[in-house]
Amino acid sequence: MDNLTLKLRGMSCAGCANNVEQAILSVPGVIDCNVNFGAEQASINYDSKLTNLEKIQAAIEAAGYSSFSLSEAQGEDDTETASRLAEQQELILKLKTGGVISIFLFFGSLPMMTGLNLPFIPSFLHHPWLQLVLTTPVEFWCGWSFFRNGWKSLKHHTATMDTLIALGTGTAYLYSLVVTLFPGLLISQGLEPHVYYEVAAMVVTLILLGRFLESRARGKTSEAIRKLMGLQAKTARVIRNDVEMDISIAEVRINDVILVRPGEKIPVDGEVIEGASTVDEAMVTGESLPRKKLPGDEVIGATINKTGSFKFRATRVGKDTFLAQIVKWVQEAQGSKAPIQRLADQVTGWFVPAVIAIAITTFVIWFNIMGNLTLATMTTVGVLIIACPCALGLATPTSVMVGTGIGAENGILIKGAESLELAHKIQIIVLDKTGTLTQGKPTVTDFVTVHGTANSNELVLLQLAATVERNSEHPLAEAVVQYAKSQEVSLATVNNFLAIAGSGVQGVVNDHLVQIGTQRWLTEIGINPDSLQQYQLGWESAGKTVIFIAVDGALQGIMAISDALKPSSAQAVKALQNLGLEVVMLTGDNQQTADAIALQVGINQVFAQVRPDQKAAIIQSLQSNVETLHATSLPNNLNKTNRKSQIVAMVGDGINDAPALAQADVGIAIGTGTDIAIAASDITLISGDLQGIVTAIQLSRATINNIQQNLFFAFIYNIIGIPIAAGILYPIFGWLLNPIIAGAAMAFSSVSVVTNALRLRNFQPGVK
Ligand SMILES: Nc1ncnc2c1ncn2[C@@H]1O[C@H](COP(=O)(O)OP(=O)(O)OP(=O)(O)O)[C@@H](O)[C@H]1O
Ligand SMILES: [Cu+]
Ligand SMILES: [Mg+2]
Repeated sequence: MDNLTLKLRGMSCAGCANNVEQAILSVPGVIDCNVNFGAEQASINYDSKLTNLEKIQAAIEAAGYSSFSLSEAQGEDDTETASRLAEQQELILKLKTGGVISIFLFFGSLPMMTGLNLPFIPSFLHHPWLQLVLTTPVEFWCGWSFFRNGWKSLKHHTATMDTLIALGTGTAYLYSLVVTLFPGLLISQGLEPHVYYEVAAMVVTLILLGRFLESRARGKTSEAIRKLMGLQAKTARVIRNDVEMDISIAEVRINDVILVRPGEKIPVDGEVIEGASTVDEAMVTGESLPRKKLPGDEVIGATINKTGSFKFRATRVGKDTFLAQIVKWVQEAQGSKAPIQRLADQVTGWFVPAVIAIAITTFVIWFNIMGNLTLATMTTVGVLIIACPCALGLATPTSVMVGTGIGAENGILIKGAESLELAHKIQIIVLDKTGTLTQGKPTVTDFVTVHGTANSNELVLLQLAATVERNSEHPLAEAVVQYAKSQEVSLATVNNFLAIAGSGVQGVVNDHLVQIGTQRWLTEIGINPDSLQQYQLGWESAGKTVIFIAVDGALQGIMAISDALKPSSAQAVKALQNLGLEVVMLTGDNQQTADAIALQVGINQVFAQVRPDQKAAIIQSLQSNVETLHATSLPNNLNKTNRKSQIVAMVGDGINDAPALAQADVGIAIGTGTDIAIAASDITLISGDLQGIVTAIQLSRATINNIQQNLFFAFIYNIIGIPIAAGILYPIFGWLLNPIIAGAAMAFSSVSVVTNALRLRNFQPGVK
């Protein structure tokens, strides 16, 4: 199955989005598709054996819309903005024309509308033939897109809001035309031959105005992407065949050698090969202190080189760079559909046909009861126009776009609207210890052997241990290797290396079998680990991880490794608890060590000695709240009874956390952790600062609030407007909704929704 994201053009409302979705789904081989009106994007799952990009694009084209692939859209950013600008320019011209003409028509019809005698208005202005001449260009030039799109969807047996506007204004125009040509028809019925050209012209103009304001405001919702892309360097100085040249970064190839001078932005991702410098990586790590870079170190595109100059070899370019990846994620997230939107989608699906039905009923009732063709026509036009569901289609996607964008600006990558929506419902948050609560840069603090300390035995054992650990990617292994280096111990070679996840590692060095790992594991394989207990217990209660080293089946030494807490951990745990969440720690480490760390950060529910394959199971049991399988924790651990399914978030960084991240309702990965954890997660905290979780939850709350306000704004216009337009108040108060007011309400409902969504940009992390 392949996945594809397309940018779309030509949609004017959520009804169009439905049409595009249907068109794509009708292509054989398309498995699943999701069209987002707010982001103007379609994400498609398809079987590449049965179909391809061209076929899908052709189907979209046939439905009357255009599309291009996302990478193309990114590359051709300039031409895209140019075409958008031209579109806007045309809209402005139409708006001005419609506006000026509408003013004349408005004054012309004022005496009739108000029933007053207004002598300052020249009488020729309400001459029907002049009004006809003025209205025709507005209706058919300014409003052409409504007819064109309405017709297109009619051909596909669907209806969109363009259909409603075309029908509404078309009816007003046609009615007036008939009256102009054959006034006798009405007079013979005892009715006055009034024309309603101003309704047609003003509604078209108002809706164009609404669209213009809406598109301008919508441009601001994707500001985050533009900011991110703006971080990128424009050019790179590459050295090809000993010649230095400045080229655009789009032309940089993998393995190009690139020179970076002090103060410059690093253009792409790569590895330093010559020179030394410090680099400000705040964008990636959130750490404001510049990092030292030496040959062999990795550098990341868009970070800023500070002091020295260096050469590096490009390893990732174009759409593979770290920054491009982030941009892609944010774009995809902005285009994804929040579950709350399904409601709006379902409503819009049957809305337009329902409105047409209501309009027809209105006409029939008025015509039959009152026998008044004029009244019947104008109420029908009012219903058609007020009922446009366009604001409904904008309510969710605009907030989601702003929300995910704000997240990205704060170093929180939210991969989909669904996680953004779920985050505010989190009840239990599970934190991994190593690398999540702690910095994940452990160091060896103590080391004893069964022969005591400070003797040659110690260095021999250290050599054996470090030799084995060099083959492990575990952070603890790294600590052992570093310690050996600091003691100037040289490493030997290892055979039959084996890592047992969650337990330890083993290998053969100089014909000795070396096994390093947890106390439990050594016990399991028949080695007594207890001879150094007097050291072990003290270290563990200080929160240090103790690892056991056995050679040829007998314990030879133990080592204490300490991993400092992140400075923000305790504060973040407290903030999460203040938000009403249950905070739980989950670790593969020993119980005593885990308890000591938990105490330091203020967590009182701990699952320790959890093997990697059990982490997901624990998340699952927390979700369904079955009494937890492993009673390895403190007394008050999760024994509240009768809790229903809980929304559980998991925060982790390691490969061993990936299944748990995937199992959790919301998986949150630490950006400085492993790629596998990031891939398995729904939210990534780029800098690894746990305060980001608090921000993410607050952002989720703010976004959901905003969406609810939007849905209210969108619904209220339609719910109140339709019955009034249908004339429900006429028998009581004599009130009718003038179709022009309906047009204005319609236009401003979308504007108010988008404006409200933009208010989210004022979101401040940490402020409740
Ligand atoms: N390469 C290794 N060298 C020594 N001990 C190891 C190694 N790998 C795992 N262990 C032992 O197994 C234990 C569990 O490891 P695991 O990777 O599951 O969790 P962790 O990294 O300690 O903690 P967390 O689950 O919080 O990330 C470690 O605490 C350590 O004692
Ligand atoms: Cu509309
Ligand atoms: Mg870990």
